Parts: sequence; C-alpha cells; structure tokens
Amino acid sequence: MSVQVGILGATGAVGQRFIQLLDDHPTFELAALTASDESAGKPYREAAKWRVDSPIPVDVAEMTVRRTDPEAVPDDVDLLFSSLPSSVAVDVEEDFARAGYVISSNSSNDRLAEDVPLTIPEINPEHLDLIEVQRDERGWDGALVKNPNCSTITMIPPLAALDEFGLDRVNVSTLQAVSGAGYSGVTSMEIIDNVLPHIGGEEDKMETESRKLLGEFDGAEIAWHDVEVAASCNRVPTLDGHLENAFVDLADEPDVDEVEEAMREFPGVDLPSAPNQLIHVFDEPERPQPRMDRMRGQGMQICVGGVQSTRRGVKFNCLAHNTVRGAAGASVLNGELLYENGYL
Ligand SMILES: NC(=O)C1=CN([C@@H]2O[C@H](COP(=O)(O)OP(=O)(O)OC[C@H]3O[C@@H](n4cnc5c(N)ncnc54)[C@H](OP(=O)(O)O)[C@@H]3O)[C@@H](O)[C@H]2O)C=CC1
Ligand SMILES: N[C@@H](CC(=O)OP(=O)(O)O)C(=O)O
Repeated sequence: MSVQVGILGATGAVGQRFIQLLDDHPTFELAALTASDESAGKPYREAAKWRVDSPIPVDVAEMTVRRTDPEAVPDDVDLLFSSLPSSVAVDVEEDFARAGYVISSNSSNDRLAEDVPLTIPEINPEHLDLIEVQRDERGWDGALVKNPNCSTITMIPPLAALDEFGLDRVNVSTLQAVSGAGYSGVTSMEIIDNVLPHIGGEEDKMETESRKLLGEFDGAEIAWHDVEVAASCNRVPTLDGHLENAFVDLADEPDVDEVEEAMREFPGVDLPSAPNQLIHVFDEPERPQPRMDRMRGQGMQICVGGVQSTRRGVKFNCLAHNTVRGAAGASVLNGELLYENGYL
C-alpha cells in the first residue's frame, strides 16, 4: 500500500534532500510540493534552484508548486514533511495539523513543546505516543512530530549507548559543515581559511533537546534526563557532515572494550530508511572523517571513533551527515515510524 505524501518548503536545500530521499521510496508517494507565494504556480524545475548531487526526478520536475496553505494541498495526502524556515513553520504547521494533516517536521520550532514528540526511531520511539496527549489537548485530527537539530542527533546514539553506565555530564565541541547554514548561510569570504566559533542558538539546542530525547515517557508526559550537557559549536569549511568531540562523565567505570561493544550493539530499527547497524565504531584513531564517512548507511549511520578512557569516563569523536541523518533523512525515518505505528 502506498501513502501519499507532500513536502512543505520543497524548493529549499532540505526540501531538495527530501525529494532525493523519497524517490523510489517503498511506501511514500510524492503527491504535493509547496513553497512561498513567489514559487506557487510554477513547475518545480523552474521554482527550485536544484543543487542536490543527483538529477531532479523527471516526474517531480514537472509538478506544479502549491501555496503553503491547507486549502492548497489535496485531502488524500496523509503525511507532510516540513522544511520551512522555523519563523514560518511555527504558525503554518499548526494550521495543517488542525486541518487534519500529520506533519513530520525538521524545523526547530516546537521541538521542546511538552506535547510535541521529538523522536529518533532508534532512541525513543515510545515518545511518539505523545501524539495522543497532543490530540486531546489541542483537539487536532492531525499531529505534529519533530526530529532534533543536526548536531544533537549526531551525538545522541552514542550517548544513549552509554546510558547503561550512568550518564552524568557531557562536554561536546562541534565542527559543523557549511550546508547546515543553508546555501547562502555563510559566504566563501567568511569560511575559507577560517573557523567561525559561534552558531546562533545551536549550543542551547544541543543542551536541551538531548535531555528531552533521552527522557522517559510515562504515557502522559516526558521526564527529561538529568544529564548535564555543555556544548561549544564551530562552523568549519567542510560541505556536509558534522564532526563532534565528546567528553562524557559516567557514574561507572567501563573499559574501552565495554564502551565500544555497547555502541556497536546498540539496536537499530527495521524501517526502510534505517541503517542496518545504527553506530559504526572505527578502530582506526584517525576516523571518522566527514569526506570519507558521511555517506555510510546512505547517510543514515552514526560513526564513532577515538574512544578512550578519561579520569571521569570516556571521550570519543562522532560524525553524521547533517542534511541526511541530521535533517531530511531524520524526518523521513520519523514518517516511517508514524506509518508503522498506525498514525497514518
Ligand atoms: N536539522 C538540520 O540540520 C537542518 C535543518 N534545517 C532547517 O530546515 C528548514 C529549511 O532550511 P533550508 O532548506 O536550508 O531553507 P531554504 O531557505 O533553502 O528553504 C526554505 C523553504 O521554505 C519556503 N518558504 C520560505 N518562506 C516561506 C513562506 N513565507 N511561506 C511558505 N514557504 C516559504 C521556501 O520557498 P521559496 O523557494 O519559494 O522561497 C523554501 O522552499 C529551516 O527551518 C532550517 O533551520 C536546515 C538545514 C539543516
Ligand atoms: N543550525 C544547524 C542547522 C539547522 O538549521 O539546525 P535546526 O534544525 O536546529 O534549525 C547548523 O548550522 O548546522
């Protein structure tokens, strides 16, 4: 059975990744594309400046872009992926949910709202049932589900694997690719031969979203994990792939072999876009590297390397593809979880 899906903000950088990932999807069939009023009414190939590293699917190129308005999207679309600017999404996503659409959104608004599931299918799939609370409270037939920020999602799987050793405190420093800022986000004059040691709002997102993701859902609300997270975020001149250096204090004292085993054996999920193994742990100390490792598992695997003991726990490096696992791929995986759990 196929499910009709749409993309809100389909002409943008993340919207284009959605189109790439949905091409030939086993369950989802792309039926609607929306963008701003300037793009509405145009064929997609004209409205979008295509910048993804594979050609625009032929049928998508000829689709007419619609207004981003529930009235403009056909009723038989069951699921909408959202990659709107968060300033736009904050109102528009609610309009769509009120009109009965289920939305799997990558935009940062509402990620911390008490009745909005912030999910990674391999980590906290049970949080999805917060939809019941959301529907009761808001009177919606639709639903709004979020995936986390790209830097957060990169470190959460290894942290979840370490939780069995008593996760106490995390210090993390990021080396984030330029694609995270969007096509026009940083100019070449700013970033070539340079590193920008500040990314607005990013540190706060890593510090808060992590605690919600690792929290416990009791059927009514989420009790955030009490781990303390301190982040320092840097933009570096790589194209795709966020690399992070994490220093984790643990209550127990596992050795490196136990830590690596917990990461390697951390369970995945059986969903079409999920990698066979969630976390790949490198033995080579110089890996993972963005250019060599970001496309592992079709861009959906989390890579870890350089695991070493410290006086208070462990340190390691981790890497994920920021616009695949960290953005469009994360929303598609949440869409697959919604389907699997009967929410579509
Ligand atoms: N988790 C992550 O790693 C990442 C998340 N993001 C997030 O994803 C979202 C999209 O980012 P990105 O793709 O880079 O952004 P872009 O600017 O490339 O695309 C924005 C999209 O939204 C549409 N849009 C803009 N304004 C309006 C409006 N008023 N009404 C309807 N549609 C509108 C644009 O249409 P048009 O072409 O017609 O202007 C376009 O389709 C952002 O919230 C961003 O923060 C982005 C990158 C990575
Ligand atoms: N801030 C991220 C990308 C992003 O847009 O994140 P968010 O989904 O939290 O808005 C980066 O710069 O790499």
